[in-house]
Amino acid sequence: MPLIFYYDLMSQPCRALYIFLKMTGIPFESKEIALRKLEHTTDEFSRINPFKKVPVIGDSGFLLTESVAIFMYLCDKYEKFDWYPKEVKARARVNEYANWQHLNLRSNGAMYFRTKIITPRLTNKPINEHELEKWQGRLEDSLGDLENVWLARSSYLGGDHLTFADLLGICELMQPIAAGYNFDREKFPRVHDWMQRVKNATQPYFDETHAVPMRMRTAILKDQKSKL
Ligand SMILES: N[C@@H](CCC(=O)N[C@@H](CS)C(=O)NCC(=O)O)C(=O)O
Repeated sequence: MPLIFYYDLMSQPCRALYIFLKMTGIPFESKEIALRKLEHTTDEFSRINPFKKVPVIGDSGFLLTESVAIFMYLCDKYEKFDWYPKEVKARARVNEYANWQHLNLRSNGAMYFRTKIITPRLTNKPINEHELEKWQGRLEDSLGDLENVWLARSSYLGGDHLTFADLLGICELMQPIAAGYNFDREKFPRVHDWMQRVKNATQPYFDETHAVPMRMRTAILKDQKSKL
């Protein structure tokens, strides 16, 4: 029975897992759960994830939520130790980044996206520019940490080679970029170079996975230009 993967490609951790599944060739059955259509709020999906969130995997009836736990499970089960090293200290570096990012790059990038895209649509009110500025500042604090801590220490987020920490990181960073955030390569040169390395190493899946978010970015930038 193939692995079942419940996802929406507008979700950052879902994109990270999707790229990983494609890169590793682990066979899976796709179950798209459209967040915009509130498919995650149905009774049927609540039985799959009581928290009503994606991603989720189902492995012969074993349901697992939480992207980091899913990565760990799949890497162990399918012995993908290049993505999640077996050696304890190397593994601890990947765990360290995965734990750090929730309340830093993820929450700040996601709040930038929410303030700019989701809240105005839900409330039919204009973007709260003061809030947006606040989340942009916090996002840039997290980018500063990537630049001056994580990527100053090693060339990838979880060590000296690509691991699932990099997939989590780059997919989170693409969320504010999808919302029109202009990443400044002069200010964050290590982050820029790391992004290029991760993108190049994960093609064609990186671009395939980010097609919808990048179309969103193009539409937002066009709209911003027309209002100038
Ligand atoms: N900590 C969870 C977060 C999952 C999560 O927040 N998923 C979002 C999409 S990125 C979701 O399903 N949101 C729907 C909702 O909260 O209504 C993980 O890493 O898997």
